Amino acid sequence: MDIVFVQGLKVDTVIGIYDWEKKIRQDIVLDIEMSSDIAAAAETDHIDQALNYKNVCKRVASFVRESKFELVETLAERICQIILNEFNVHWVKLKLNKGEAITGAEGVGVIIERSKS
Ligand SMILES: Nc1nc2c(c(=O)[nH]1)N=C([C@H](O)[C@@H](O)CO)CN2
Repeated sequence: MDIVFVQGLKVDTVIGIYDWEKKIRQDIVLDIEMSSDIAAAAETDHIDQALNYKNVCKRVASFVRESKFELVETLAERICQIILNEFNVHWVKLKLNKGEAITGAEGVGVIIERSKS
């Protein structure tokens, strides 16, 4: 299986379980792996045959910026559903890092994998 990936996509959003978090914007960082057969793109050398990671980044960043959730779990799940529903991707792995939300931790968040059913 071939993979097209995005690493370190930083987007600001409203996320958190506490009242003070609902009044501020915080950065999250996304690492995304997506299944994609790259054979046709490599053969033709044409972007129309490829999973365009720029389009994925634009769509995901736009959604995240507009969203307001309490849990990182909810946001991660919704991002994966968008990728599976709107792009030619059958499997996606997403790491959502809320960064330094917890004092003393370098990062916190979730890693999930989802497939088209
Ligand atoms: N499993 C989770 N645990 C926690 C979350 C979360 O989204 N999922 N969120 C928080 C707080 O919002 C924290 O990030 C800020 O103090 C705590 N635990």
